[in-house]
Amino acid sequence: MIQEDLELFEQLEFKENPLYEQIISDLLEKKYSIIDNFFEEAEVNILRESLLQKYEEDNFKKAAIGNRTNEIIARSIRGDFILWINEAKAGEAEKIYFEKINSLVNYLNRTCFMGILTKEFHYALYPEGTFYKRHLDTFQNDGRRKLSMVCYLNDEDWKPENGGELTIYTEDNGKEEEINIYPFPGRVVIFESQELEHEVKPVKVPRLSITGWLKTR
Ligand SMILES: O=C(O)CCC(=O)C(=O)O
Ligand SMILES: [Fe+2]
Repeated sequence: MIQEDLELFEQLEFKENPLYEQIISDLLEKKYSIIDNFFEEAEVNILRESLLQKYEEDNFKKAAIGNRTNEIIARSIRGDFILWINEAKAGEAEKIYFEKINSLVNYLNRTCFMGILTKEFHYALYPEGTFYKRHLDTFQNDGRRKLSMVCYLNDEDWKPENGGELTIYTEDNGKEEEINIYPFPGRVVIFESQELEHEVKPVKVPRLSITGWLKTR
């Protein structure tokens, strides 16, 4: 199909998506959205296996916090291990992930003129006893980060006692409020990267996720 036909086809094709509409209205209203079962159990299982296999193959690195910080300081801020995911080299598991993400990104760009041009994602594993202190995702010095997205890959019996809540700090009439979000499997949290400070509370058992950013140019 030539480009013009393709565009016309896409316009005709457009269908309102209630889930994506909910995400958009959440973001407008409170700057974050929590979506349970964004990924189905079977999808989460495939992604978890892929993460664990790569972790066991020793492909993960200690996450850093910018360039010149030393190891000890970094460890007192965040203790997770990460592996960046290259979409162009995505395996079967990661293809499942990107298919859903791209569908959402296309919808956001089409309906909200968000202008998301690039994305970056990494697997993350927080070993027992680790955390990520309160921060803004732009402290990575990346002003192009527009939306942060976290997808949890823990297994079905993740319990609140395991800790590892994502705490988002919001403001309600000038008063700070804490939103505590448990990393249940298949759950996705999306929030405004430039606006909301957040932290990961200490975990008592390894905590698995994919974290990423949707970026403007
Ligand atoms: O894993 C989470 O819930 C959040 C992770 C996070 O804040 C980050 O990687 O910047
Ligand atoms: Fe963060």
